[in-house]
Amino acid sequence: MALEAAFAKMNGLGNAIIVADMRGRADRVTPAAARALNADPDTRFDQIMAIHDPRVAGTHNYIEIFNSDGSQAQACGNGTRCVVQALAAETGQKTFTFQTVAGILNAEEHEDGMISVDMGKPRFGWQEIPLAEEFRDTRMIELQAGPIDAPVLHSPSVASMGNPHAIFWVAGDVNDYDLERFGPLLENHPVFPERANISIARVTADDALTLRTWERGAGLTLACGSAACAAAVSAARTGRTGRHVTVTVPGGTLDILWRQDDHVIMTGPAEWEFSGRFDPATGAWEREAEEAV
Ligand SMILES: N[C@@H](CCC[C@H](N)C(=O)O)C(=O)O
Repeated sequence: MALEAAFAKMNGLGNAIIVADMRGRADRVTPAAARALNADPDTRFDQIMAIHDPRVAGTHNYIEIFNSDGSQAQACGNGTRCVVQALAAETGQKTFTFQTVAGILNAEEHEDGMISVDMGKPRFGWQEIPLAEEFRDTRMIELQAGPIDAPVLHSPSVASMGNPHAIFWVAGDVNDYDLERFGPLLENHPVFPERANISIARVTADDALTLRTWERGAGLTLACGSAACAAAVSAARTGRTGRHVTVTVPGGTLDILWRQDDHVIMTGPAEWEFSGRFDPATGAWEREAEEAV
């Protein structure tokens, strides 16, 4: 067993994250290793953030993101905050530039420990999300779940934050909806050729939303940072809120600002749980002995 790579089990508002240190290595975390780590209750996760050596000048690292089903994701807001906290603790550095498959991300750890990530610009074109067919107006598309004549969820806003999101607006409590039942059906709906993250959102004030998310490739989560960003820009775009909102998710709250230059800035916490070493090929792992204090 080659337990060569270090990892930290962390979370961002309860979104379970494994930060895997793949720096100085040519191999990658395999989908089989991701699924094996997720199958163990101690290392169960929503996303793995694999930190690699930089591939382009001007960036600190290349980050590869895996969902718990072994599939790859283009963006993960909560996971990016965890990466920042881990690297800031190691290096003392406060600002970072990362490359992901979705592009370049800038992030910063503040004095109070909160972390801001520039999640980039949202995309609203149907081919960019992507959708399987043309929808000229993605502020509200024709899609529903539940009985055909009395849909439970319908007419979502759709957006890409690098990854695909659908936001279903509801007037009542977001907890009253059976997201465990409707989430997988909508995630895999033919209108989403690359599947989608599915959220239920309620506007509670001009600057506040509550949100629950069924994540593509990971299922029900306590928090999804990119979904909070997608919901915030969709709320502003449809006139439901202003451009600066607090998004309350089951794990806590995120501050989301859609700046005038079109960039979306997400701010929130990250938390370390424990560290260990693992085999990126198989997912075999062991916990690192913690020093007595
Ligand atoms: N938890 C993440 C988003 C995870 C990615 C998603 N499941 C996908 O496949 O797009 C976040 O905090 O943004």
